Amino acid sequence: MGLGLEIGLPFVAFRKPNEQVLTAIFQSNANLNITKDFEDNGFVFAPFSLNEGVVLIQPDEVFQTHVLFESEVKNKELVISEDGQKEHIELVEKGIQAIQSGELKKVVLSRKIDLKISKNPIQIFKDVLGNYPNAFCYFFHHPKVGTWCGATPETLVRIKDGQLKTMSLAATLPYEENKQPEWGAKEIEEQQMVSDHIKDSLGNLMEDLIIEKAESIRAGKLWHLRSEVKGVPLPNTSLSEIINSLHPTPAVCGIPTKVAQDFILQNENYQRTYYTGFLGELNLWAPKEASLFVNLRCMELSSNHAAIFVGGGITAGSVPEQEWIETQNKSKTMLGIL
Ligand SMILES: C=C(O[C@H]1C=CC=C(C(=O)O)[C@@H]1O)C(=O)O
Repeated sequence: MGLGLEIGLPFVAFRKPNEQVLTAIFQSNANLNITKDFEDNGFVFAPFSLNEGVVLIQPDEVFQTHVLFESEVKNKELVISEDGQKEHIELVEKGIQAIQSGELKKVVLSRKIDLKISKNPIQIFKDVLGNYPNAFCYFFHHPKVGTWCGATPETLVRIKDGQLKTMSLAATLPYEENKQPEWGAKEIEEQQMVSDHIKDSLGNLMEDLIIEKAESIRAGKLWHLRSEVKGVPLPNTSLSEIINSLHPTPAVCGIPTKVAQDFILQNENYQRTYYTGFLGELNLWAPKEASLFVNLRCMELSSNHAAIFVGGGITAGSVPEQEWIETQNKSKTMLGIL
Protein backbone atom coordinates (compact mmCIF):
# COMPACT_ATOMS: atom_id res chain seq x y z
CA MET A 1 0.00 0.00 0.00
CA GLY A 2 2.83 2.37 0.92
CA LEU A 3 4.46 1.48 -2.40
CA GLY A 4 1.35 2.46 -4.37
CA LEU A 5 1.38 5.90 -2.74
CA GLU A 6 5.11 6.40 -3.39
CA ILE A 7 5.02 5.48 -7.08
CA GLY A 8 1.74 7.29 -7.60
CA LEU A 9 -0.24 4.46 -9.17
CA PRO A 10 -3.95 3.85 -8.44
CA PHE A 11 -4.80 1.19 -5.89
CA VAL A 12 -7.42 0.29 -3.31
CA ALA A 13 -7.39 -1.99 -0.26
CA PHE A 14 -10.62 -3.01 1.43
CA ARG A 15 -12.31 -5.43 3.80
CA LYS A 16 -16.03 -6.26 3.63
CA PRO A 17 -18.29 -6.12 6.72
CA ASN A 18 -17.70 -8.96 9.20
CA GLU A 19 -15.10 -10.63 6.97
CA GLN A 20 -11.42 -11.22 7.58
CA VAL A 21 -10.17 -11.04 4.01
CA LEU A 22 -8.29 -7.95 2.91
CA THR A 23 -8.33 -7.41 -0.86
CA ALA A 24 -5.91 -5.09 -2.64
CA ILE A 25 -6.31 -4.07 -6.28
CA PHE A 26 -3.53 -2.35 -8.21
CA GLN A 27 -3.69 -0.63 -11.58
CA SER A 28 -0.39 -0.71 -13.49
CA ASN A 29 -0.68 2.77 -15.05
CA ALA A 30 -1.88 6.16 -13.82
CA ASN A 31 -4.76 6.50 -16.32
CA LEU A 32 -8.05 7.91 -15.10
CA ASN A 33 -10.57 5.30 -16.29
CA ILE A 34 -14.23 6.27 -16.24
CA THR A 35 -17.00 3.66 -16.48
CA LYS A 36 -20.27 4.82 -18.03
CA ASP A 37 -22.46 1.73 -18.11
CA PHE A 38 -21.12 -0.41 -15.22
CA GLU A 39 -20.20 -3.13 -17.77
CA ASP A 40 -16.45 -2.87 -17.01
CA ASN A 41 -14.72 -4.87 -14.33
CA GLY A 42 -12.63 -3.60 -11.46
CA PHE A 43 -13.20 -1.36 -8.45
CA VAL A 44 -15.49 1.65 -8.86
CA PHE A 45 -15.24 4.92 -6.97
CA ALA A 46 -18.29 7.04 -7.76
CA PRO A 47 -18.98 10.67 -6.79
CA PHE A 48 -22.31 11.89 -5.36
CA SER A 49 -23.15 13.44 -8.77
CA LEU A 50 -22.52 10.62 -11.24
CA ASN A 51 -22.08 13.04 -14.14
CA GLU A 52 -18.71 14.03 -12.57
CA GLY A 53 -17.50 10.57 -13.73
CA VAL A 54 -17.39 7.15 -12.06
CA VAL A 55 -13.73 6.20 -11.59
CA LEU A 56 -12.66 2.60 -12.22
CA ILE A 57 -9.46 1.00 -10.95
CA GLN A 58 -8.45 -1.67 -13.45
CA PRO A 59 -7.63 -4.92 -11.68
CA ASP A 60 -4.15 -5.45 -13.17
CA GLU A 61 -3.04 -7.15 -9.95
CA VAL A 62 -5.34 -8.44 -7.23
CA PHE A 63 -4.16 -9.81 -3.88
CA GLN A 64 -6.12 -11.28 -1.02
CA THR A 65 -4.93 -12.12 2.46
CA HIS A 66 -6.50 -13.09 5.78
CA VAL A 67 -6.24 -10.37 8.40
CA LEU A 68 -7.40 -10.03 11.95
CA PHE A 69 -7.07 -6.47 13.21
CA GLU A 70 -8.33 -5.85 16.71
CA SER A 71 -6.69 -2.56 17.60
CA GLU A 72 -9.34 -0.67 19.61
CA VAL A 73 -8.10 2.92 19.61
CA LYS A 74 -7.89 4.15 23.21
CA ASN A 75 -11.13 5.89 23.86
CA LYS A 76 -9.83 9.23 25.03
CA GLU A 77 -12.49 11.96 25.33
CA LEU A 78 -12.48 13.78 22.03
CA VAL A 79 -12.58 17.56 22.05
CA ILE A 80 -14.45 18.50 18.91
CA SER A 81 -14.32 21.97 17.41
CA GLU A 82 -17.58 23.93 17.21
CA ASP A 83 -16.44 25.64 13.98
CA GLY A 84 -19.12 25.74 11.32
CA GLN A 85 -22.02 25.45 13.78
CA LYS A 86 -23.80 28.64 12.67
CA GLU A 87 -23.58 27.76 8.95
CA HIS A 88 -24.79 24.20 9.53
CA ILE A 89 -27.73 25.28 11.67
CA GLU A 90 -28.73 27.85 9.02
CA LEU A 91 -28.52 25.17 6.33
CA VAL A 92 -30.72 22.80 8.36
CA GLU A 93 -33.25 25.62 8.96
CA LYS A 94 -33.40 26.19 5.20
CA GLY A 95 -33.98 22.45 4.69
CA ILE A 96 -36.80 22.43 7.23
CA GLN A 97 -38.43 25.40 5.48
CA ALA A 98 -38.29 23.56 2.13
CA ILE A 99 -39.95 20.55 3.81
CA GLN A 100 -42.63 22.75 5.38
CA SER A 101 -43.37 24.35 2.01
CA GLY A 102 -44.09 20.87 0.61
CA GLU A 103 -41.15 20.87 -1.86
CA LEU A 104 -39.42 18.01 -0.05
CA LYS A 105 -40.21 15.20 2.41
CA LYS A 106 -36.63 14.60 3.49
CA VAL A 107 -33.20 16.05 2.70
CA VAL A 108 -29.75 14.95 3.93
CA LEU A 109 -27.56 17.94 4.71
CA SER A 110 -23.86 17.72 5.38
CA ARG A 111 -20.63 19.55 6.04
CA LYS A 112 -16.88 19.13 5.83
CA ILE A 113 -14.44 19.32 8.77
CA ASP A 114 -10.82 20.21 7.93
CA LEU A 115 -7.95 19.34 10.24
CA LYS A 116 -4.18 18.97 10.37
CA ILE A 117 -2.86 15.46 10.94
CA SER A 118 0.52 13.84 11.53
CA LYS A 119 -0.49 10.16 11.54
CA ASN A 120 0.86 7.85 8.88
CA PRO A 121 -1.82 6.74 6.34
CA ILE A 122 -1.01 3.04 6.79
CA GLN A 123 -1.56 3.31 10.54
CA ILE A 124 -4.79 5.23 9.91
CA PHE A 125 -6.10 2.37 7.75
CA LYS A 126 -4.95 -0.31 10.24
CA ASP A 127 -6.87 1.49 12.99
CA VAL A 128 -9.95 1.82 10.79
CA LEU A 129 -9.81 -1.96 10.16
CA GLY A 130 -9.26 -2.70 13.85
CA ASN A 131 -12.06 -0.50 15.12
CA TYR A 132 -14.91 -1.10 12.66
CA PRO A 133 -15.21 -4.87 12.05
CA ASN A 134 -18.81 -4.70 10.83
CA ALA A 135 -18.22 -1.82 8.37
CA PHE A 136 -16.90 -1.81 4.82
CA CYS A 137 -13.39 -0.44 5.48
CA TYR A 138 -11.29 0.90 2.63
CA PHE A 139 -8.24 2.91 1.62
CA PHE A 140 -8.32 4.31 -1.92
CA HIS A 141 -5.64 6.19 -3.82
CA HIS A 142 -5.55 7.56 -7.33
CA PRO A 143 -3.00 10.21 -8.35
CA LYS A 144 -5.67 12.03 -10.36
CA VAL A 145 -8.47 11.71 -7.79
CA GLY A 146 -6.89 11.75 -4.33
CA THR A 147 -6.66 9.54 -1.26
CA TRP A 148 -9.73 8.49 0.69
CA CYS A 149 -10.31 6.23 3.66
CA GLY A 150 -13.50 5.20 5.43
CA ALA A 151 -15.61 2.71 7.36
CA THR A 152 -19.15 2.77 6.04
CA PRO A 153 -22.20 1.03 7.54
CA GLU A 154 -24.32 1.30 4.36
CA THR A 155 -24.55 -1.21 1.53
CA LEU A 156 -25.71 0.30 -1.74
CA VAL A 157 -26.22 -3.07 -3.43
CA ARG A 158 -24.75 -6.56 -3.48
CA ILE A 159 -25.57 -8.87 -6.38
CA LYS A 160 -24.33 -12.45 -6.56
CA ASP A 161 -25.77 -15.56 -8.24
CA GLY A 162 -28.79 -13.56 -9.43
CA GLN A 163 -29.76 -12.51 -5.88
CA LEU A 164 -29.85 -8.85 -4.88
CA LYS A 165 -29.36 -7.43 -1.39
CA THR A 166 -29.58 -3.85 -0.26
CA MET A 167 -30.69 -2.04 2.89
CA SER A 168 -32.92 0.72 4.14
CA LEU A 169 -30.80 2.70 6.59
CA ALA A 170 -31.76 5.80 8.56
CA ALA A 171 -31.89 7.41 12.02
CA THR A 172 -29.03 7.84 14.48
CA LEU A 173 -28.59 7.66 18.25
CA PRO A 174 -25.35 7.69 20.22
CA TYR A 175 -24.15 4.26 21.42
CA GLU A 176 -24.07 3.82 25.19
CA GLU A 177 -22.55 0.77 26.84
CA ASN A 178 -25.09 -1.87 28.04
CA LYS A 179 -28.04 0.16 26.75
CA GLN A 180 -30.34 -0.55 23.85
CA PRO A 181 -31.44 2.48 21.78
CA GLU A 182 -34.93 3.84 22.31
CA TRP A 183 -36.26 5.05 18.97
CA GLY A 184 -38.89 7.80 18.83
CA ALA A 185 -41.71 8.24 16.29
CA LYS A 186 -39.56 10.65 14.22
CA GLU A 187 -36.78 8.08 13.70
CA ILE A 188 -39.21 5.24 12.97
CA GLU A 189 -41.02 7.34 10.40
CA GLU A 190 -37.72 8.49 8.86
CA GLN A 191 -36.59 4.89 8.34
CA GLN A 192 -40.01 3.77 7.02
CA MET A 193 -39.81 6.57 4.43
CA VAL A 194 -36.54 5.08 3.18
CA SER A 195 -38.05 1.56 2.97
CA ASP A 196 -41.06 2.89 1.03
CA HIS A 197 -38.76 4.76 -1.33
CA ILE A 198 -36.71 1.61 -2.05
CA LYS A 199 -39.92 -0.31 -2.74
CA ASP A 200 -41.05 2.36 -5.24
CA SER A 201 -37.73 2.82 -7.02
CA LEU A 202 -36.46 -0.77 -7.15
CA GLY A 203 -39.77 -2.69 -7.08
CA ASN A 204 -40.48 -2.57 -10.82
CA LEU A 205 -37.04 -4.04 -11.65
CA MET A 206 -37.56 -7.05 -9.37
CA GLU A 207 -39.41 -10.35 -9.51
CA ASP A 208 -39.95 -10.08 -5.79
CA LEU A 209 -38.71 -7.71 -3.14
CA ILE A 210 -38.67 -8.50 0.56
CA ILE A 211 -38.13 -5.69 3.06
CA GLU A 212 -37.44 -7.07 6.54
CA LYS A 213 -38.53 -5.51 9.83
CA ALA A 214 -36.29 -2.67 11.01
CA GLU A 215 -33.61 -3.55 13.60
CA SER A 216 -31.03 -1.53 15.53
CA ILE A 217 -27.49 -1.91 14.23
CA ARG A 218 -24.32 -0.58 15.77
CA ALA A 219 -21.84 1.45 13.70
CA GLY A 220 -18.92 2.35 15.99
CA LYS A 221 -20.24 4.75 18.62
CA LEU A 222 -23.62 5.13 16.90
CA TRP A 223 -26.85 3.20 16.46
CA HIS A 224 -28.90 3.19 13.28
CA LEU A 225 -32.19 1.62 12.21
CA ARG A 226 -31.84 -0.81 9.32
CA SER A 227 -34.09 -3.11 7.30
CA GLU A 228 -32.46 -5.72 5.11
CA VAL A 229 -33.87 -5.81 1.59
CA LYS A 230 -33.52 -8.75 -0.80
CA GLY A 231 -34.95 -10.11 -4.01
CA VAL A 232 -34.35 -11.37 -7.53
CA PRO A 233 -33.98 -8.86 -10.39
CA LEU A 234 -36.16 -9.48 -13.47
CA PRO A 235 -34.31 -11.21 -16.34
CA ASN A 236 -32.35 -8.77 -18.54
CA THR A 237 -32.23 -6.05 -15.88
CA SER A 238 -28.82 -4.39 -16.17
CA LEU A 239 -26.55 -3.49 -13.30
CA SER A 240 -26.73 0.09 -14.53
CA GLU A 241 -30.54 0.19 -14.14
CA ILE A 242 -30.29 -1.22 -10.62
CA ILE A 243 -27.53 1.18 -9.54
CA ASN A 244 -29.33 4.18 -11.03
CA SER A 245 -32.57 3.23 -9.26
CA LEU A 246 -30.80 3.12 -5.88
CA HIS A 247 -28.22 5.91 -6.01
CA PRO A 248 -28.39 8.40 -4.38
CA THR A 249 -30.23 6.65 -1.54
CA PRO A 250 -32.51 8.66 0.78
CA ALA A 251 -29.90 8.00 3.49
CA VAL A 252 -27.59 10.43 1.68
CA CYS A 253 -29.86 12.56 -0.52
CA GLY A 254 -33.58 12.77 0.24
CA ILE A 255 -37.14 12.40 -1.06
CA PRO A 256 -38.05 13.15 -3.84
CA THR A 257 -34.53 12.32 -5.05
CA LYS A 258 -34.11 14.91 -7.81
CA VAL A 259 -35.51 17.84 -5.78
CA ALA A 260 -33.36 16.84 -2.78
CA GLN A 261 -30.23 16.49 -4.92
CA ASP A 262 -30.76 19.94 -6.48
CA PHE A 263 -31.35 21.42 -3.01
CA ILE A 264 -28.09 19.88 -1.76
CA LEU A 265 -26.03 21.02 -4.74
CA GLN A 266 -27.40 24.57 -4.45
CA ASN A 267 -27.32 25.02 -0.69
CA GLU A 268 -24.55 23.03 0.96
CA ASN A 269 -21.50 25.12 1.80
CA TYR A 270 -18.95 22.91 0.00
CA GLN A 271 -18.64 20.29 -2.77
CA ARG A 272 -19.29 16.69 -1.65
CA THR A 273 -17.18 15.13 -4.47
CA TYR A 274 -16.89 11.44 -3.43
CA TYR A 275 -18.59 11.66 -0.01
CA THR A 276 -22.03 9.97 -0.38
CA GLY A 277 -20.99 8.48 -3.70
CA PHE A 278 -20.38 4.73 -3.71
CA LEU A 279 -17.51 2.31 -4.10
CA GLY A 280 -16.70 -1.35 -4.44
CA GLU A 281 -16.22 -4.39 -6.61
CA LEU A 282 -17.83 -4.36 -10.05
CA ASN A 283 -17.94 -7.56 -12.16
CA LEU A 284 -14.64 -8.36 -10.48
CA TRP A 285 -14.93 -12.10 -9.83
CA ALA A 286 -17.79 -12.84 -12.26
CA PRO A 287 -19.97 -10.87 -14.71
CA LYS A 288 -23.15 -9.26 -13.30
CA GLU A 289 -21.73 -9.35 -9.78
CA ALA A 290 -21.31 -6.26 -7.65
CA SER A 291 -20.60 -5.42 -4.06
CA LEU A 292 -21.07 -1.68 -3.63
CA PHE A 293 -21.14 0.49 -0.50
CA VAL A 294 -22.17 4.09 0.12
CA ASN A 295 -19.21 6.35 0.89
CA LEU A 296 -20.09 7.47 4.45
CA ARG A 297 -17.96 7.92 7.62
CA CYS A 298 -15.05 8.77 5.38
CA MET A 299 -12.25 11.25 4.94
CA GLU A 300 -10.03 12.62 2.21
CA LEU A 301 -6.34 12.58 3.11
CA SER A 302 -3.39 14.60 1.87
CA SER A 303 0.15 14.82 3.30
CA ASN A 304 -0.70 16.58 6.56
CA HIS A 305 -4.38 17.29 6.23
CA ALA A 306 -7.66 15.40 6.54
CA ALA A 307 -11.18 16.43 5.53
CA ILE A 308 -13.95 14.54 7.32
CA PHE A 309 -17.47 14.53 5.87
CA VAL A 310 -20.64 14.24 7.97
CA GLY A 311 -24.34 14.71 7.40
CA GLY A 312 -27.78 13.86 8.67
CA GLY A 313 -31.31 13.33 7.41
CA ILE A 314 -33.65 16.29 7.90
CA THR A 315 -37.40 15.70 8.14
CA ALA A 316 -40.32 17.87 9.28
CA GLY A 317 -39.62 16.95 12.93
CA SER A 318 -35.90 17.85 12.92
CA VAL A 319 -34.44 20.27 15.47
CA PRO A 320 -31.45 22.19 13.97
CA GLU A 321 -29.32 22.17 17.18
CA GLN A 322 -29.80 18.41 17.52
CA GLU A 323 -28.84 17.89 13.90
CA TRP A 324 -25.61 19.78 14.60
CA ILE A 325 -24.88 17.46 17.56
CA GLU A 326 -25.63 14.43 15.39
CA THR A 327 -22.99 15.51 12.84
CA GLN A 328 -20.54 16.09 15.72
CA ASN A 329 -21.21 12.52 16.93
CA LYS A 330 -20.78 11.12 13.42
CA SER A 331 -17.45 12.93 13.05
CA LYS A 332 -16.09 10.84 15.96
CA THR A 333 -15.99 7.74 13.71
CA MET A 334 -13.02 9.17 11.82
CA LEU A 335 -11.77 11.74 14.41
CA GLY A 336 -11.24 8.92 16.93
CA ILE A 337 -8.87 7.26 14.47
CA LEU A 338 -6.87 10.41 13.66
C1 LIG B 1 -25.26 11.00 5.94
C2 LIG B 1 -24.72 10.24 6.90
O1 LIG B 1 -25.42 9.21 7.53
C3 LIG B 1 -26.60 8.67 6.95
C4 LIG B 1 -26.64 7.24 7.29
C5 LIG B 1 -27.27 6.76 8.43
C6 LIG B 1 -28.07 7.60 9.20
C7 LIG B 1 -28.29 8.90 8.83
C8 LIG B 1 -29.12 9.81 9.67
O2 LIG B 1 -29.49 9.42 10.80
O3 LIG B 1 -29.36 10.93 9.29
C9 LIG B 1 -27.83 9.42 7.51
O4 LIG B 1 -28.89 9.28 6.62
C10 LIG B 1 -23.35 10.46 7.38
O5 LIG B 1 -22.90 9.69 8.22
O6 LIG B 1 -22.67 11.39 6.91
